[in-house]
Amino acid sequence: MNSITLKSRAKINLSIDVLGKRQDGYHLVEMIMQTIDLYDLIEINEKDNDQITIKSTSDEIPLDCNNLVYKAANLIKKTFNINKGVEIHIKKNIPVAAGMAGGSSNAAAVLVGLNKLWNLNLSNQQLEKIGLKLGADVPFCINGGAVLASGIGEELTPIKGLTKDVCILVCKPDLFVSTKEVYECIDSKDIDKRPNNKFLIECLKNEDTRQLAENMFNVLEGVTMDKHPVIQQIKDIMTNNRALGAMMSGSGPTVFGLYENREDAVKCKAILEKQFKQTFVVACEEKGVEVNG
Ligand SMILES: C[C@](O)(CO)[C@H](O)COP(=O)(O)OP(=O)(O)OC[C@H]1O[C@@H](n2ccc(N)nc2=O)[C@H](O)[C@@H]1O
Ligand SMILES: Nc1ncnc2c1ncn2[C@@H]1O[C@H](COP(=O)(O)OP(=O)(O)OP(=O)(O)O)[C@@H](O)[C@H]1O
Repeated sequence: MNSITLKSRAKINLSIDVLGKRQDGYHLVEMIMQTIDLYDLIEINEKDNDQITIKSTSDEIPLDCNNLVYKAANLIKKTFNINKGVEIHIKKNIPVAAGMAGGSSNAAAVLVGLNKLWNLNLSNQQLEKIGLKLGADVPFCINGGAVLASGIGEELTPIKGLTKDVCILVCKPDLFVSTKEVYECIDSKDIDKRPNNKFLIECLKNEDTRQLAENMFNVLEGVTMDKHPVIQQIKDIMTNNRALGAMMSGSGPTVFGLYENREDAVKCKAILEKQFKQTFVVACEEKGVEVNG
């Protein structure tokens, strides 16, 4: 039987700016995204019937047609008239509803996986176009790496990312945040501070992690933090424990800190872990989705 296993990697946002709103409610953004080495494993097994079925190690995600991997497989089947079925197994490591594009990267992995499994010969550009129908973060997740994303997140310009030696401490508090609600709230908020993406891209180019960390900014952070002060507490713990800077990723609630020194990151992880189970020390990565093995 035909099968394929892929790594489906998470992302962090090193900046998010919101510039406007489209008629359909989606917001125009300008943000720096970076793939990190925290991944789910997506195993796709072809079946002899026409069904899509999902299994997962996580009890936090739907296993029916609401799962983004179901939507991704169904979209490929419908678009290319394929009468085959698949069973998809999701080994979850990425915190769910975290602001780290866990679901989006799983969907991206299914698009890449089925493209190979069913010999569709679609280019990455074609996969990104299909991916956009599933969510704004999906096109980025296909290639990953480091990009400046504009439009609603689908216009991707590759940039130099973080260096491999930067340690990224990721901490997800145990609370639920709705991306839709966060974007809705930003409409009624005066944005009085914005990231300087040009400057941040220069910092990345010059490998000046200190300047980058001190100038990272996410306009969505204030919205989520107003409702969940624990985000500020985690940021404080990181910066009081030698992080060069700390910020919320995406619409939250995950907070990450950048460290020059791995020992410092590991020490801070030990402090945070007492309160927040989902805490990881990771590095950046160049590939979003990758065939495993
Ligand atoms: C916050 C980020 O994670 C930053 O990378 C993304 O912008 C969110 O991307 P995503 O979760 O893939 O977003 P989608 O699943 O497409 O949309 C979820 C909801 O977020 C809102 N949304 C999302 C992206 C965007 N540019 N503007 C929006 O207003 C929409 O109301 C939408 O109903
Ligand atoms: N394969 C999947 N993995 C994770 N969540 C999924 C998946 N399919 C559907 N979902 C649902 O999508 C919602 C958002 O989860 P996800 O982990 O993608 O959020 P996120 O990290 O905030 O994404 P983003 O950063 O793109 O906004 C959850 O409520 C979850 O139940």
